Amino acid sequence: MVAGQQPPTADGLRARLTRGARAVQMAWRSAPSIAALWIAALAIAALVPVAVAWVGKVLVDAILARATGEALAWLLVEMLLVVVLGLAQRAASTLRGLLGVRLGLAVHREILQRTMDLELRHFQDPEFYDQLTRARREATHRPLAVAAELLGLAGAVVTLLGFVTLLVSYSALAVLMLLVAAAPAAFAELGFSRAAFELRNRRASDARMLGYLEHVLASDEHAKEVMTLDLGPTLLDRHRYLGEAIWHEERSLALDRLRSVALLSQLGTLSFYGCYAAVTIQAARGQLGLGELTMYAFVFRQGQTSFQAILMAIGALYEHDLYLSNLLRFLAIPAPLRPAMLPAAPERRERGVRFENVGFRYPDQDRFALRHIDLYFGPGDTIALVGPNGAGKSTFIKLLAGLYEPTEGRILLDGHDLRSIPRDALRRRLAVVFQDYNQYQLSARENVGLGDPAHLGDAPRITAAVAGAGASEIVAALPAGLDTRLGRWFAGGVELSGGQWQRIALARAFMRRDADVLILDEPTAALDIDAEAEVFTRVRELAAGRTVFLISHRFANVRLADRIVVLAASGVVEEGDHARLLAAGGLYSAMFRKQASGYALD
Ligand SMILES: Nc1ncnc2c1ncn2[C@@H]1O[C@H](COP(=O)(O)OP(=O)(O)OP(=O)(O)O)[C@@H](O)[C@H]1O
Repeated sequence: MVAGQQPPTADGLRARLTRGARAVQMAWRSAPSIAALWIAALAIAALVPVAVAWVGKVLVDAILARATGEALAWLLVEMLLVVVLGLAQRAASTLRGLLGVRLGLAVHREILQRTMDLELRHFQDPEFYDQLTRARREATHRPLAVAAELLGLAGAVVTLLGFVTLLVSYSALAVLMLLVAAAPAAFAELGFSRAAFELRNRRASDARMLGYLEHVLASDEHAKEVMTLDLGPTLLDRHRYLGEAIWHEERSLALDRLRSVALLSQLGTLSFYGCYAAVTIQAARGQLGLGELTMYAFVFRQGQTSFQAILMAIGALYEHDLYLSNLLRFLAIPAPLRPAMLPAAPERRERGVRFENVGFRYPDQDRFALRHIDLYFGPGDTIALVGPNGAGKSTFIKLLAGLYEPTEGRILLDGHDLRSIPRDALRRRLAVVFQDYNQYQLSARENVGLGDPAHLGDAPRITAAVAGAGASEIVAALPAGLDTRLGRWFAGGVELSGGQWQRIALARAFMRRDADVLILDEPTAALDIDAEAEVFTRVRELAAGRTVFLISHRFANVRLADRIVVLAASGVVEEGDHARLLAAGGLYSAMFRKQASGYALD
């Protein structure tokens, strides 16, 4: 489990208020002037109804005193108040919408910023991935919803307090009764909000599976296999089964909630109308003036509305707050501690790459994917890593690229522990093409230029990288050359073949001219034989003076390497150049001869 993750807990009121304050603060920071106007509009909308109630009373009093001019003046005041109320409510809703857009963008940026600090292992931890997905899904509306509900709640409480102040002069007992009658519905609302949150948390991985099934069924990357294997009905059945299970649970909770809260909130209504009845009786007996009766009648009716608003706001706030706690917990995951940030003294006076008794176990795995690796590679060496599937070749590359840290031992680059090299400095020294390289749905220029974002606008460098990877012809054939969008996700995009994409990925690696270590994980798997030979000649030219690590299952390439490291069962079983390994008659020679005889038979 990733540090900082805990299951949802029943937080105290204080923690909740702190989170509420954090949400308001986030909203404020994302757009201070909009937030200030919004709060002002909400305050006006909260106070005006109390003023209207009081104006209603003085208006009736003026009518009873037959003071026509005064009565009309109060009527005008009331009309103005109502106009102000309408404007304030409309402005609040518009401002809320605008603030939502700003806040959503700000929170997404914060999440993505946090994501950049994380390590590859975080993305391969299913719980973490769930949390990230949820945080992203909730970023747009939860903080705003919490801020809005909190301020809405504060507004409704202010209105209700205003009404209570007007009522207390009538009867403190009536006020107490009203509050007591409101309590059961409020507590029920809280309980159901929590149950709803727990249900969704419990169902989070089912919901993720639904999303995954939708992705498999409706994405271009899966379409071919889904069609040829006719997976549609099977996967759709699974989608239906999971969807129905979620629906049944959601529905029964919503119905329970409706039944209980709707019933209990009638207690509040009853008590309101009880008080209203008492006021009516007193007015009928002449113990209350008509002005007071008008005011109380208004207060009772409006008070009921405010009370319902508070009840709903409490429920909504509680629920939004629980989701917000997910988001804040994600944002609070501590950045991994790296010795890299510590000052690093040179540990060996040597150039090149050294593996010192390196062992690595993937998180939550018992088995070592690599162990007891002791190797030194000098600058300018071309090293081929070979071995059967699962031998640990890609793991070796991921460790070298600093994507994982060794569980045992250490890796040194020019005598410095990789962990002591700041990440950005390390990245600048490495150029990597992964087996599963990315195909960016962006222009060809960006697809190449992203290899070194600092030189994204450097046209000559991009053209040179394209030429270096032998991709000039591919680019020339595109309708708008380098400015053609690649991929089919967006209108006007041009799809490339696997081999063409691979050349673009290679060009991306060639953008890093300053990198002194070039890592190629099966870079030519999608290329035809001629193209592959050509790419290798280029790599050797371009790699002059750099250390090149190459993973390949094709021995025609492997044999050209200065050094060949044979991995099997998590360790190095042989190493040397082609001639030596062939003569040794071990695993390498067996693999080479098998492949060579395959070609011979052709
Ligand atoms: N993310 C991961 N989490 C857990 N185990 C992993 C992970 N990636 C790889 N492994 C395991 O580590 C071992 C080495 O895998 P690796 O991908 O390094 O092999 P490889 O030699 O590159 O294989 P191939 O030739 O098939 O690409 C395998 O047993 C694999 O199951």
